[in-house]
Amino acid sequence: MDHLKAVLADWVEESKKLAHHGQVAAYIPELSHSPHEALGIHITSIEGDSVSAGNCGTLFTMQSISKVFTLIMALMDRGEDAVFSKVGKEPSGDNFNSMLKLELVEPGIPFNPFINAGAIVVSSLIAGDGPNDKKARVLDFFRRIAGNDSLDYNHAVYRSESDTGHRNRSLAYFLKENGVLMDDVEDVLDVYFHHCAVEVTCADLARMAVLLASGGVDPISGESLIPRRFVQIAKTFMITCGMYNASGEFAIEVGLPAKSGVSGGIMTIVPGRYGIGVVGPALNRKGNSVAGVHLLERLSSEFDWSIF
Ligand SMILES: NC(=O)CC[C@H](N)C(=O)O
Repeated sequence: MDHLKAVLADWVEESKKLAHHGQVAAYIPELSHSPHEALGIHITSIEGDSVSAGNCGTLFTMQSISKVFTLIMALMDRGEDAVFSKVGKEPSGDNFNSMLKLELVEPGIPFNPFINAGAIVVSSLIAGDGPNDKKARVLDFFRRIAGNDSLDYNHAVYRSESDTGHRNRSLAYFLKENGVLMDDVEDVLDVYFHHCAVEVTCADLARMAVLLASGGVDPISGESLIPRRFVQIAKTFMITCGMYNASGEFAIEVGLPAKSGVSGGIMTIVPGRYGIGVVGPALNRKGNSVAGVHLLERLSSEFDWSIF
């Protein structure tokens, strides 16, 4: 990783300058306190080496990045047929919180598991005896794949989103009305808002990502934590829908499976080589970290990481 160590700190400083072009998400009030100028990155190789630079100690909530792993949990709990009878496999081309196509396009199931409507349905498919059991299972799974027993929910961010998440609430009621969501709406949202509020550092994201880069086998313990097929499904959605409706552009400019979140996190992988966690809370208009995307574009083009 010496080639990365040689440049990473300088490149982070250069990309950081772009943060002022973006804005921190404020629709979840608690996120508006995020450090606007911060940019951090942590890269973990499949051999277990690490390099990091910038504000990599910044704590942030996973937000939409968590949707990768709740999808994997639902697939492991229920199987492919059950999951994909309730959520589609196609990019929507709309904003992550859009409800437009739920009514416009038959059969009224969300286009994919990464837009909010799809992720809310996925939350309802996680096995468990009520929301408390499901939340405990989510935390347990996330701790296992991050190799970090102290991962936890950020209760202030959870509460802030739960108090103000009227749009997600309306999406959920719409899905209930359509017969896509069977459980109690508030119970499902309790699980959804909580998994969005799991707090991590870039190092945690990189560790979770390296598991995907290695096809589901923990490269450190050698233990298979996720079936290869489900890793393949998750990576495919990361390419087609992971950066919201900027996924096509990201695929051209960076060419790696990735998932972003409104807290400014990006989790990406170089298949078979690296897991990468980035945080840069200032977002562009499509909801992705301005400085983070810039840094990944540079890394990918300089080191020829694109899978295409
Ligand atoms: N894009 C995101 O990260 C969205 C997740 C956020 N919790 C929401 O539902 O709005």
